[in-house]
Amino acid sequence: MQSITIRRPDDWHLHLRDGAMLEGVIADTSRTFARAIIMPNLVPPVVTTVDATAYRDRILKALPAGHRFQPLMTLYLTEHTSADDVEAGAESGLITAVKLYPAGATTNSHGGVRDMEKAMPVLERMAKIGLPLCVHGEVTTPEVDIFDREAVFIDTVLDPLRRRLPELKVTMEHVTTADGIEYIKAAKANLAGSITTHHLIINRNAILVGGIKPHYYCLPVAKRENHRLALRAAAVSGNPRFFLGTDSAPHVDPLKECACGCAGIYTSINTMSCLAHVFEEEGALDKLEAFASLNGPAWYGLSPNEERITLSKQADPVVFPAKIETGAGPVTVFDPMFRLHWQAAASA
Ligand SMILES: NC(=O)N[C@@H](CC(=O)O)C(=O)O
Ligand SMILES: [Zn+2]
Ligand SMILES: [Zn+2]
Repeated sequence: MQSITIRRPDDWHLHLRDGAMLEGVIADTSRTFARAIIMPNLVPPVVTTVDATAYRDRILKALPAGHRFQPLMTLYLTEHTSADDVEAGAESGLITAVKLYPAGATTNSHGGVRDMEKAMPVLERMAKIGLPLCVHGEVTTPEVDIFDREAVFIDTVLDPLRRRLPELKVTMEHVTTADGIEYIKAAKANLAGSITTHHLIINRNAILVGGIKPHYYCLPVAKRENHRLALRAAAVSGNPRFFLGTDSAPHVDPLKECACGCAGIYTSINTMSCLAHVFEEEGALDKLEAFASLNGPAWYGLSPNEERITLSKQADPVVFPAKIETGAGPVTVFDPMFRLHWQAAASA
């Protein structure tokens, strides 16, 4: 039987939500991952260090007995965020990053930033203290085609910001385009990118061919095949600037399967099986540890995990549930549309 052992992975972009949904999904992450950067787009969002402390406590309370998992908290950047509060959160070790959502770009982002000028004092402070900015990199200008929103964001928002504040450390999250990959590779310093599991597997056909498939709809929306191939090449390259951020984003099925369905794909439960499949397909199983367990901590200035997990290839398919049941309702699990044979387990 083929198997590989790697350091326990981390998830550098995760939505855990709150309440019954949090309770229903957290074990799917904490079973496998040691740490995750927790997205702050709750309703209302996690804006202050007081909010983040309370949210971290709720996450730790929801953790199943015996699971070891460290939530790495973020603050949701608004035009009214206090630089002093951000700095205090960073100093105390509570805050790992601040998250920029352009207003209206994605789920629960209406309180995000409209005018970057208003965010400059906080961004300047972050540059000074070395706190990373995590970015949902899409413009929201109605004239810009939804498939071009990431590329236009790079040219009109991200690049001007990085020229103005070259010391600011920026994580371009859930990169979905060849343009994003090239931009990250070309940067001299202070720029890295996370890549989701699903964007390595689906292109936009998954959403639109043969009927509309809401469970493949997420933001940034999956692009053409050439972009998926560019993401794959980056993920398996070993380049330390690219690492895993699943962007696992649970929504209950009724909110996905309706006339205006929510964006988000739930992959926490089968991510490592999917990734092992992808890396094997690319002949790059030896690069999986860099992508899932080494590059992320290095970027965020943390040590890699000491524990190990083993991924073993089973003769029979490894079956995941089509849906998980949570107290908030059922959540459909990402279907990669191929059989999975890799199983993840903690190493003795
Ligand atoms: N990725 C998504 O499609 N949805 C995320 C928000 C986000 O990460 O943009 C969510 O919170 O549901
Ligand atoms: Zn996002
Ligand atoms: Zn997300």
